[in-house]
Amino acid sequence: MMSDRRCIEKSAPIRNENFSRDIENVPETGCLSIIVLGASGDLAKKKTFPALFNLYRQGFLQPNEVHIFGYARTKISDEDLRWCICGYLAPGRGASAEHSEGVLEFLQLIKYVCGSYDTEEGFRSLEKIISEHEVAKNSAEGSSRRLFYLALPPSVYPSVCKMIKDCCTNKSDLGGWTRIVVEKPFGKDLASAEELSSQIGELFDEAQIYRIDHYLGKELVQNLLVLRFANRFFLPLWNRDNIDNVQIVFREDFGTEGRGGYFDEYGIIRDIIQNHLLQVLCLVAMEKPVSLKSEHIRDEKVKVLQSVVPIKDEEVVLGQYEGYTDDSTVPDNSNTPTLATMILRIHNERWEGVPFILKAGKALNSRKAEIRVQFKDVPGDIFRCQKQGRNEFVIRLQPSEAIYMKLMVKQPGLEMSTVQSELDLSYGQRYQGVVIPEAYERLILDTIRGDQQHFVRRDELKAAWEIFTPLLHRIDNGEFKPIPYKQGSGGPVEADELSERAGYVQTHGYIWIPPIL
Ligand SMILES: NC(=O)C1=CN([C@@H]2O[C@H](COP(=O)(O)OP(=O)(O)OC[C@H]3O[C@@H](n4cnc5c(N)ncnc54)[C@H](OP(=O)(O)O)[C@@H]3O)[C@@H](O)[C@H]2O)C=CC1
Ligand SMILES: O=C1O[C@H](COP(=O)(O)O)[C@@H](O)[C@H](O)[C@H]1O
Repeated sequence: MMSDRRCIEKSAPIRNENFSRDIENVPETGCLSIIVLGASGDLAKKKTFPALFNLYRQGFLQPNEVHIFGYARTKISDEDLRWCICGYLAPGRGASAEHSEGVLEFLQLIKYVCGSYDTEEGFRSLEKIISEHEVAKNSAEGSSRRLFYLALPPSVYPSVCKMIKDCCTNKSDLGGWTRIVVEKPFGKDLASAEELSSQIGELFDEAQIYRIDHYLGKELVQNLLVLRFANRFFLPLWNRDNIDNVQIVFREDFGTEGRGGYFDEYGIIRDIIQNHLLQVLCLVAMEKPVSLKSEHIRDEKVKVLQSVVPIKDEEVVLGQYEGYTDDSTVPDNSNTPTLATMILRIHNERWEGVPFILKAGKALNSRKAEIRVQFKDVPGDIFRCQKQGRNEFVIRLQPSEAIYMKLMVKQPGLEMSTVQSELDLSYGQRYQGVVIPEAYERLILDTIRGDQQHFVRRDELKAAWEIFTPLLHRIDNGEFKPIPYKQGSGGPVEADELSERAGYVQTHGYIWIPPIL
């Protein structure tokens, strides 16, 4: 009988050096300052600081190298900030007896600087305190690393970047660097995104700018290239000859919850589809890159985006959940969609005629994000089993990460009848005890390592906005009205009808239930 030890050795992952990064001469050690701008805000406390804590806990941030600075206008002390963050430092994730000790040590690494986003005074104070930290760590001038994380509304990016450039940029001649992480939404349409890109581009090189899209840090999104290009059996099937349609779905079972003011300015297309779902689409549809170098991957993503044809009005359904405008920060007559289903079509040799159905909605009856690749019917079906459902390859991004394949099998027993079943790779079952890192954790580590593979390049962003801008302008001008739907429902039936018109065939009488341990 095979021992457990042998099983583990047999399935030990093979690390491909090329896979992890393609940067040269970047020091992995040395003084590191991480500056979270907008430290008083929602994202900073819920995502950025917890991700930093998890990196610290796992040894990716060394206490003898790193210092963390919070910066914002709110007048609070170091202790206030630490107190505010403390409750979000996830005790559940692989926590141990040392957890609370680790929390205290981590919090001691954080200092707060109060200042505005458009005057030099605050940034000069920030520079002073960062330099003091670097001197205390005996960091040679030109070798220190400074990471500025802009957890701020995009409206202040240009002034903040200017202040960083003028007051806080370090010398980099001994391998040091200054990097800027910017959050979405990066612009509101093509023109505003390009303006923002130009403003920041005048101050920093593209290699210093990390446009974060946290979906690119999700485990199963990162798995897409491996699945597609490291498995022989997908290679010949992944095209218009075999695939009927692809759905990329985001559903949330809660509404805008305290973020109504922000959301109403953007809507579901700018909040979810233009970035998260489109990035996923790129990874599903792109050609094999020359190598795993960031630029090679991003070159292929840009090609897909540039091959998307203009979206047709009749291939879009918008919805707004009832009660959305009850939020005092949302205007009563808001036209902002909280749900959208639309068909994207890619005009190239691989995908001509295959609809990519993008669906995103808030306040629905479930929370999930998944990619559903539906195959065409088997030609000359001798079992007459077509109506039981088509082959589908499903990648569930969340919750309960899983990859499963819906396929026909013989119903066990004496009769020769068919039934739909699945090949199921549920992560909770297959990788028991493995903690899947949070997307932000992984992406922040990439920024420290200088790996831009999972960040959005400027031309990629431009191509993404080119796809949606005409539609967004029509919605903004009130030319497109969202259909009301009930909170907790499946969304407007018109959205399902659109998917069906596009060719999606719903499987009846079968539902995949994630296995429980
Ligand atoms: N929250 C989330 O879950 C997510 C957020 N994002 C993006 O991350 C960024 C930050 O988000 P979030 O933390 O929610 O935003 P907040 O609204 O919480 O803003 C962050 C901080 O920025 C400062 N601020 C807020 N509004 C303004 C303004 N008009 N002018 C200048 N400063 C302002 C405030 O700090 P102070 O007043 O103390 O200076 C605030 O604490 C945004 O770009 C957002 O779109 C992306 C994905 C998810
Ligand atoms: O960027 C955003 O993402 C969240 C959903 O993120 P997830 O990782 O929980 O799927 C969404 O709620 C928010 O509106 C949006 O800004």
